[in-house]
Amino acid sequence: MRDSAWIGIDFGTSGCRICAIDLSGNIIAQTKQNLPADPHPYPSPKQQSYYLFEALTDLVKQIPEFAIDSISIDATSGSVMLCDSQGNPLTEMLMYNDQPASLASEKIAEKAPINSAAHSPSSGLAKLLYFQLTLALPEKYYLLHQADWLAIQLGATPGMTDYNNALKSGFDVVANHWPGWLKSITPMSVLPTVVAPGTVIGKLSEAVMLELGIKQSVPPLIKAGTTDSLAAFIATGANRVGEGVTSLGSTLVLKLICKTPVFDAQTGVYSHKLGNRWLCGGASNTGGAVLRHFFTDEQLITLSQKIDLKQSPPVYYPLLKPGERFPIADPNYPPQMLPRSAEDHLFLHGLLAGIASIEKKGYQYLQPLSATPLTSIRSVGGGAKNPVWTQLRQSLLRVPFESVEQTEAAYGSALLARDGLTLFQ
Ligand SMILES: Nc1ncnc2c1ncn2[C@@H]1O[C@H](COP(=O)(O)OP(=O)(O)O)[C@@H](O)[C@H]1O
Ligand SMILES: O=C(CO)[C@H](O)[C@H](O)COP(=O)(O)O
Repeated sequence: MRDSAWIGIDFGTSGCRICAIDLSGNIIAQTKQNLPADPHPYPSPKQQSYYLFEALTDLVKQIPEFAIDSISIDATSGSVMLCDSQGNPLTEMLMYNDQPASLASEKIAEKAPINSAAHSPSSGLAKLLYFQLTLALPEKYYLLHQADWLAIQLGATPGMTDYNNALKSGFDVVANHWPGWLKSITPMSVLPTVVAPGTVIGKLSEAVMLELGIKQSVPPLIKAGTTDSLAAFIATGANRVGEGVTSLGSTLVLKLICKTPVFDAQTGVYSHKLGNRWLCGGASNTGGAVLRHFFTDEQLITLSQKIDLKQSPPVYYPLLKPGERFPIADPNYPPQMLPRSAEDHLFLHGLLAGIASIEKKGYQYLQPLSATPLTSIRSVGGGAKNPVWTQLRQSLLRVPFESVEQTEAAYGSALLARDGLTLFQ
């Protein structure tokens, strides 16, 4: 009999990464498909499906001696689209940092409880209302989060999502239902059924198995996934109240394990649930995407080495366009990256210090709000590999930094495929 493998798929801003693990949690295969870099538009739903299949086919080829037990997908949070009753796309995917329409946010402001995670003009709910306000839609249509769309491509039952992806679409994760106030702004029939991450939501279809070259009699199960930053959180192994995880991916995302959920629309703070743990946090629009706009990954390494941490860096608020979500929630918040230093490494120093200051401010807001002192930080995402930045952040944040063995969201999703939320019970 073949050994079992569990597959985690991370569909992020910059690429689709996949990893397969064995029963002991060892990585037995991994692959990556880069997405076209900014300023290209983010791939359409159909193109995303193409990249997913390319990467998955490559991964499957690497593990012919294993039987795939289950697959779980994480994707960017707050990125949504609509599909028809057959699962065909009716819209493009609006991404997490799109702020489509003030009219939609005004409707939410009128009806939603003051601290709902759906208040942001970039929330999934704001995008749903925007589609409804601007498009002629058929009688039956459905809201999909990015992870839902990708799971359906593999054979998952349409009309299901996980409670992490549902949060920014208005799902009440504390009461565990779609709240009644939503009825006054959207037909409830367009909203998916919500399950816990790790719940079985389907199995790979025969056609998909054929296309991917998977040869086994029992089809792999598809398990509900989560958001990209939560998958990275799961990968780190953080599990105790007070432990924080900073995601330095395309965006800066903070999570702090706390005792009770907190929501604060003013500062863009919301809480996710994982089993019986609560994680308060927020997602900024700053992050690695700003660095990548100015520098290649190779330049980031060489320029970082030239930074003198004893020097005072220029003071910046790095954003690619106006609009911030956390720790200031302001759709018009301006970027501040001027004057640009004459030398690139000085400019980079200012950008790295600017992002680190936003991280510091973020944790400063999260701790009193959740009544939880931050005891340690684990860092994940592309920026976590930069030792100069780590040193800069350590001297600013002044809490112990825990080293992390696994920093990839795809690994967290593979754990979700294997264990569900048992780690958090
Ligand atoms: N040496 C580095 N220093 C700082 N940031 C880096 C470095 N290398 C890559 N990055 C940043 O990491 C980001 C990609 O991280 P990743 O976790 O793959 O993002 P995502 O999952 O959001 O696509 C890029 O935006 C890039 O700017
Ligand atoms: O910037 C983002 C890219 O996906 C998301 O908003 C980020 O993942 C944070 O969202 P969540 O806390 O719901 O995971």
